[in-house]
Amino acid sequence: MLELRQVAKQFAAPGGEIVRAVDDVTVTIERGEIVALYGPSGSGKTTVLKIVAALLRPDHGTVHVGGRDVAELSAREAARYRLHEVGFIRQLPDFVPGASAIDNAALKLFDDLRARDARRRVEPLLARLGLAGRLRHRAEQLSTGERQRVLIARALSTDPTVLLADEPTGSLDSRRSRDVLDLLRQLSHEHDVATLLVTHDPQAVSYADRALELHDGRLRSYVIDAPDR
Ligand SMILES: Nc1ncnc2c1ncn2[C@@H]1O[C@H](COP(=O)(O)OP(=O)(O)OP(=O)(O)O)[C@@H](O)[C@H]1O
Repeated sequence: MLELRQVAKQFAAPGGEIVRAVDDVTVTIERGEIVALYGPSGSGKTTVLKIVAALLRPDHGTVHVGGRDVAELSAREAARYRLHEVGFIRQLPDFVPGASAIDNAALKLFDDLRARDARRRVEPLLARLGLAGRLRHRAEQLSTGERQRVLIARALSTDPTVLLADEPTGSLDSRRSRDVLDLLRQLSHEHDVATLLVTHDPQAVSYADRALELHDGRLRSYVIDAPDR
């Protein structure tokens, strides 16, 4: 379970002005649940993800994952937490160029497992994502949608508690977006992971169990019934 309580983060803008990027955000996401976080550019969505990933420390509030407050972790503990308990699907530059699809998917496992075992672990996930025939392909030999699916496999490879997805369909056309969102939804439920899906895209919102709208760092509304896909 992921629980944010009264989380706040502000930044000093270059002109000296204070930006309240995240302001008093409280939300609970159960395991197996997908929550979409949507809102205009600059509303604080990415800042929330970075706080959950312990890449940023909030100025105020708590972020409980599996019973401990990740806002209190040391830098070393935060790195372990990100490796083992967080799956973070970011934009496509996260792909290691020149490395195969299977090695890109297994990247987080190479620290703890032998390469062969790491690859064996992610192979079924890649197959589940429709990539069984693409394991040895390098980035430049894969389509954009295929690369995005490899990043989903990497994010789930450690069986994380929390899955964070930052605009996972940002560079895909609408048919490929639907394919990726469908798989993300199925796998989030199968892996029993608490998923936070950040998006501008109304189609992506419709794949969530619940949607939250962020405006100027504040949660504005809860949309309980996501619109039809
Ligand atoms: N390191 C920083 N220093 C100063 N201001 C920042 C910093 N990071 C974010 N901000 C500001 O905080 C606000 C929220 O930024 P954030 O990236 O969380 O928005 P977002 O909703 O993810 O936007 P987008 O949809 O465009 O990615 C913005 O006004 C941004 O300019």
